Amino acid sequence: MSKENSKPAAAQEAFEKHTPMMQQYFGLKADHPDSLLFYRMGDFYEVFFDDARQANALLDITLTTRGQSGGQPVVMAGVPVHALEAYLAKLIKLGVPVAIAEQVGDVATAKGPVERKVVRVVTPGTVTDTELLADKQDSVLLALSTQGRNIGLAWLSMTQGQLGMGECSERELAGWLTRLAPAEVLVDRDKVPASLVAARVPTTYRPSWQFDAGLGNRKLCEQLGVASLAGYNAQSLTAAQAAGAALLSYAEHTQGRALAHVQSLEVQRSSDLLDLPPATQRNLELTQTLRGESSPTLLSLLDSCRTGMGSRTLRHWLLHPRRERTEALARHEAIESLIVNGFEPLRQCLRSVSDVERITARIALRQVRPRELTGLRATLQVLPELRASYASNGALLQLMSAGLTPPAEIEELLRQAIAEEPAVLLRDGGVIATGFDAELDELRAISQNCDDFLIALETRERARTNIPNLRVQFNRVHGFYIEVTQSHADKVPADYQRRQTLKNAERYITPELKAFEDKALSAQERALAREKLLFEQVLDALQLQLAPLSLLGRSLSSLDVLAALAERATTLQWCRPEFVSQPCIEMEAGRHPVVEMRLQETGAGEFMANDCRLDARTKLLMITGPNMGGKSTFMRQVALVALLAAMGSYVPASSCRLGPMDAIHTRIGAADDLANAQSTFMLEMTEAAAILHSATDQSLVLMDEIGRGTSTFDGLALAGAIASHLHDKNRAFTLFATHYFELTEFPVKHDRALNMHVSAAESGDSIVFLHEIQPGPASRSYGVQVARLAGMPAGLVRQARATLEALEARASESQAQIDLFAAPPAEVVAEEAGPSSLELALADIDPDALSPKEALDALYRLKAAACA
Ligand SMILES: Nc1ncnc2c1ncn2[C@@H]1O[C@H](COP(=O)(O)OP(=O)(O)OP(=O)(O)O)[C@@H](O)[C@H]1O
Repeated sequence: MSKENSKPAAAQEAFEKHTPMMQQYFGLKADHPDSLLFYRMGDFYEVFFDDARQANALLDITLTTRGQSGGQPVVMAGVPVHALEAYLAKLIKLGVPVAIAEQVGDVATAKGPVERKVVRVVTPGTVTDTELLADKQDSVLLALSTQGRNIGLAWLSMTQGQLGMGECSERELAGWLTRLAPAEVLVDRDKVPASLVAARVPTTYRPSWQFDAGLGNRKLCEQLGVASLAGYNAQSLTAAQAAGAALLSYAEHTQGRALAHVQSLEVQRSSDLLDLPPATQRNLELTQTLRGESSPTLLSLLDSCRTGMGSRTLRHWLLHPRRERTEALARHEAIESLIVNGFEPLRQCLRSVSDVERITARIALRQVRPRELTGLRATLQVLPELRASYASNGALLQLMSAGLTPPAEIEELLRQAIAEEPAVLLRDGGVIATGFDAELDELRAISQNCDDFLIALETRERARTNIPNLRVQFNRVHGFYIEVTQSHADKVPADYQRRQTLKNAERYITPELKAFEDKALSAQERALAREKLLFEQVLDALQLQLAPLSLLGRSLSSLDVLAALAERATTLQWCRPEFVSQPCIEMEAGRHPVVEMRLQETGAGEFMANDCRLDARTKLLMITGPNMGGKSTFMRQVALVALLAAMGSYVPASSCRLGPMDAIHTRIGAADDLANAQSTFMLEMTEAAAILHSATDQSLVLMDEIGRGTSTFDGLALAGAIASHLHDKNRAFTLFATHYFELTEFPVKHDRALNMHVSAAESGDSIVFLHEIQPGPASRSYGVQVARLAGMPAGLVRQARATLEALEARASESQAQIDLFAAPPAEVVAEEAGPSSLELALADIDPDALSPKEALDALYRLKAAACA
């Protein structure tokens, strides 16, 4: 049933009252109700009615009304075609999707409005235009499907042609959202997970029926060209398949075509990755500072990549480190051999490499621009030199060999077909190389010979008419003409026909010039049409090479990252970490790379390197010391070193040994999350609770000043209980920084805990921070001295010091002997009473030494003891 037929009669009648063009507009708009519809009219894209009002508000473009349609004035606004990209960029940033309707029919032959079609829909997650994409960041489209407690995820990086799938619980979703950082999320309006609302990502609602597992399975198999998803280990992920259905339908819908370049799928399981919850990513300032800036961060420090695709891959490696360490080990190996064999020639070659990943996607979507193809050609031409630059590097050769030798036909085709320096846009002509197509060359020769003909004609006519300043010229509106000034008007021959009168001159045409004009103009038009056709043929040929091109993009970006990491390791003097199987986090002379760099840049002094030694016998460091002493910096640097090693990089230390690790949890600082209506303390406790629920004996936990968001006693009591839980139950590797001196008693009762402190030296009334981590508890906290350093008024400092002394005196008088770390009373009683008779009897039994009869007797005895 057509759309018009499905309308109620009244609406149908109202519809028919519109002009034919408006009818066409409404037909297109009905298919894209949620997008701004840009409707092509000559040199403008026009938006109408409510879309126009919205565009007026968002883009600050002028509203006009023109004529009437359906009894209503037509409200409209327009943007010039050449400025489309700038407006799109603005709208995409605001999260507003745009449907672009082009004229696809022939203007000359159309009866009524020329046929128009929505050729693509540009949305934040599906944009592929190079100008609209951040160079160093992927634009990821994510679909979510909730099935019971399970959330299925399917995502697509349109420009990388890479599909991903995974499943998680509602609790884990926030972590996935931070890691994937989607530009747009598709979700069923009736099943919106709570953490999605909190994440505030542009969300697009899709109908429920699109989230269908069976449909998803079929579509995914079709897309990947396989009979089943078993090869990807994705056959049981039905929730993710349901998300996949919505994802692929939407992606195809926006591009207006199938996605030929999407040929690979990666299944991610939370359990495969080193868990980096959102708080960890934020607190460690991996890709954003706490203020939301992109520098200085760990990523900005690491990123010396030569290409945009290298930078994107680096970000991916940083945020997706694997627990299983084979891949990271291979990267360490490759970096080492790059350092030994030299990486500069390789990095030099990488300078001439274009964004092959994005160009490949744009070839597949047939949106590629001529100059992107010359970029690809230049890249292909530099490959032999690039391969030679690491020919002696065995480790790298093994890692890279296949991807960097794409079929020679691609380069050959681009060399033959595309001009040396083609025009920016195909419609301007001059894109196809001379010599590629005989017909095109002939058509071009006709229009290029124009100049000779015109000069000859001008000379001839001047001689014939005796008009010395007669000129033969061309303009777009009037075509070719002969211009004669008024002063010579009397000499104009009879065969000149007047074309146009100007103030001081007349313009004429002759039959000879008219015949030439027809030939030249039609040759130019035909040449342009021929170029378009040939360009399409080049694209057809390139469609067959999408797989090797994608592989080339991936290999080049990995190579770029490895070379960048080798450069960083050398420049910043990092070392290769060692992975071991026994539990430990050990580093000598570890540094916080970003703080170290800041100190260097500002000339604020040397960074003090510090060791860290955690193993099965020492799992918790209770770190005390003055404010500003360097506690947070130390804890963060341990986490950063562990993360860098896990992603495959060298690390800022002089040596480093790491056992297996499954997560890095952090509870650092506290910023009010007013937007989510959580107080500082509530947020602190929520984050701590999440850590206590999930940390294992292979996790690294950083706890910075937990408990400070509430009253001293509450805070101290909670901090003690949390430390005990981490030590006794989670048994996680824990760095616990605190200002509660009472907690320096903790190691006395906890055998896997040690006191450490950051050193400071007092000089008179002042304090000097040494930033050195030393064994043992701090002697005091120096809060008042730090306040003095911060420029507090002297009188205030004196008053605080006096109050402090009085408080300390009172505290030591009435020091109550409270055990901060005692287990809850019921257990205490049980523990104090010693083992029960039942436990003693059980302890006496050695099951391996008992006959079946003796075992039965023992069971009766135990039962009797239990009932006694
Ligand atoms: N190892 C170090 N070497 C040199 N400077 C350091 C070192 N560690 C920290 N600093 C400097 O000291 C500043 C404060 O460090 P940090 O925030 O780690 O202190 P803190 O002990 O956690 O303080 P607070 O208890 O107030 O949170 C850092 O910004 C840095 O400039």
